[in-house]
Amino acid sequence: MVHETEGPLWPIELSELQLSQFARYYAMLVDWNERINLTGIVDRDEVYIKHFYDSLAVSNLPLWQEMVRRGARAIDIGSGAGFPGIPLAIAYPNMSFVLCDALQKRIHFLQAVCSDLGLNNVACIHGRSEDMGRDSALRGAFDVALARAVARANVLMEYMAPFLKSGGVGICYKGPSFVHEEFDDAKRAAPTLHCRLLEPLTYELPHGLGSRALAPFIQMQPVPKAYPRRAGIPTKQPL
Ligand SMILES: C[S@@+](CC[C@H](N)C(=O)[O-])C[C@H]1O[C@@H](n2cnc3c(N)ncnc32)[C@H](O)[C@@H]1O
Repeated sequence: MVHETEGPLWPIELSELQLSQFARYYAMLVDWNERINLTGIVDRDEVYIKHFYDSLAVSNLPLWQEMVRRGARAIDIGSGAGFPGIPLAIAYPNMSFVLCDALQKRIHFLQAVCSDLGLNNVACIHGRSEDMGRDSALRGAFDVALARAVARANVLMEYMAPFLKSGGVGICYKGPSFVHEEFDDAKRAAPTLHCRLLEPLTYELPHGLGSRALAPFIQMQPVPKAYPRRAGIPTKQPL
């Protein structure tokens, strides 16, 4: 049976190969979820919309389309079960992705998914973003930094900004309360990290499954050496 979510609901056009990669990813997610905690959502249509569709929602941002044209290098911080990194790596095979997470078992899952789906444009790294953001091989090495459901925006920006090149783009995936509850905090953190916040984009998930927001920022120049602060400090003392 062809589910509606395989057809008209995708934010971008996908090939048969890409649709089969999403189907396999769903099967692995549900299977591994019985042994390790990956997601609270297992219903097929809900996973397709709340995880897959939502991960691909950046496709509507002109900034993202420019990154796709350039074959940009992206990092997904706190990727967990692979959102948004895996759906984007499936949809945009000309871009390359680093997925990072503080939990080793989630990195094992992500490596198994990449191997099974034949995603050779993805590397999965175990670690905390505050430590990785000080690694000279990763600092200032990315055109795009992404993060979904990891921390409040002012904390996230401290995680994300150190990975970006000057002119690079950070995109925080947020809930509908972002504009009222987090935007002012993000605005306060931005100058310290040399970021410029752009207008957030709010959007609706299909089938009335909720509203979401994307909060983009531009990295105007390299982040000062003092950031990111030691692991745990950004959450305890947010900028
Ligand atoms: C709520 S889950 C969200 C996962 C995924 N991004 C999503 O949208 O479903 C948050 C993930 O971020 C990871 N995480 C939290 N803080 C982190 C940090 N400082 N560095 C790396 N990973 C972190 C956690 O281990 C967890 O897997």
